[in-house]
Amino acid sequence: MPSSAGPDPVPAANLVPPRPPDRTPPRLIMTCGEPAGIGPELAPLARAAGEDFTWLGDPAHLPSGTNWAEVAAPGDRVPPGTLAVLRHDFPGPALPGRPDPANAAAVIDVIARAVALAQSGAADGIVTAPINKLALKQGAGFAFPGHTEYLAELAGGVPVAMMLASTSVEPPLRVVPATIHIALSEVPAALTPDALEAAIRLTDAGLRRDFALPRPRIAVAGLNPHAGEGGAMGRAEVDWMAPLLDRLRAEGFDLTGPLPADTMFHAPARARYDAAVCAYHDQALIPIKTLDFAGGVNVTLGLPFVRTSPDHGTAFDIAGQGCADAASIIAALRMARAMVGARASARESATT
Ligand SMILES: NC(=O)C1=CN([C@@H]2O[C@H](COP(=O)(O)OP(=O)(O)OC[C@H]3O[C@@H](n4cnc5c(N)ncnc54)[C@H](O)[C@@H]3O)[C@@H](O)[C@H]2O)C=CC1
Ligand SMILES: NCC(=O)COP(=O)(O)O
Repeated sequence: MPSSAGPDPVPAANLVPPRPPDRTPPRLIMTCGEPAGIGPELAPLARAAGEDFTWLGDPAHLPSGTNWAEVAAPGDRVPPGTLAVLRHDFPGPALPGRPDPANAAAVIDVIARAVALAQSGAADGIVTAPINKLALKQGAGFAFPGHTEYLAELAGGVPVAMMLASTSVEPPLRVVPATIHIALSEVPAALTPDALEAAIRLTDAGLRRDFALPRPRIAVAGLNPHAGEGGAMGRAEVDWMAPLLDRLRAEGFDLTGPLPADTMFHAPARARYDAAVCAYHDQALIPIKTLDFAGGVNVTLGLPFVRTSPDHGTAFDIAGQGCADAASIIAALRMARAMVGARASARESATT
């Protein structure tokens, strides 16, 4: 339940949640993602930058010259500068930019294996490298539009939301699309009061649990231009969005909106909220990828385990060329580590 209303504290440094300094390092798994994309080359780059994680994939897909060592379990130690690899053999090689349908099932298996390790307690969180949804659908009949929905299924059908969070702009931006991977023409029907309410509740709970924000301020975007202009440009805002937000405010949620989406992402506007719940994918993702493509992190809210991911995709156009930027996956590792710390702190507080 949200806390009662009161003066809005503006969190000083809320880019990532705080992590107590004296813990055992969280055991993070990085899944290989689509081997024909940039995933396999990001892992050694992140390791060279000092990140501590276990890579789950086929070592034959790593760039030649990668210094790696096989481990038996997530978190097993390896020498400094060495990539810890939990081996998962694939049937085929990685051909940059050309996904092999024969590898599709193994890409999916790697995600499921990482989740099983997290759910068994053998790992503290997972960081997923990008997948190509079409390649998985064509190669293995993957029935999910992305990790988000697949992870929710693996976790037992829990309700989830996709958040993208900046790490290198101030004020920060966190966005949650209330509808995700569907055609734009399907959005007005899919954006129901129940869907928007679920996204708001998951966002509020996620900011508390994973970002250690005790009284989250959430801005809600309208669906239509100018948030409907009082009904002149669409009626969703007046007919049901505003009444829904009023009802949730009465429960204690700190909400603003429905707001015109075109004017809610500039810096002074961002300073007024901790996360923006948006009507559809591009309304949410265009601002964050424009403001912080290098530092953006994709977080799945609502899962029983921590999952983050870079904000970018498989980047087939540059795969294998040695020019991929690892900043976003490094930010994803750091955010996952901080989220593990935030959850551990909350558990400790609850038991003391
Ligand atoms: N979490 C995931 O698994 C995600 C998967 N995807 C998938 O990725 C595939 C490709 O999607 P696109 O829309 O083309 O987006 P993309 O992010 O793969 O590429 C967009 C542009 O950004 C560049 N780029 C991306 N990441 C980069 C990096 N780390 N360093 C340097 N340049 C980088 C690419 O070269 C390309 O020019 C699609 O199949 C999509 O579904 C997209 C986003 C997330
Ligand atoms: N556009 C964001 C995206 O595709 C990420 O999807 P997911 O694989 O994390 O569900």
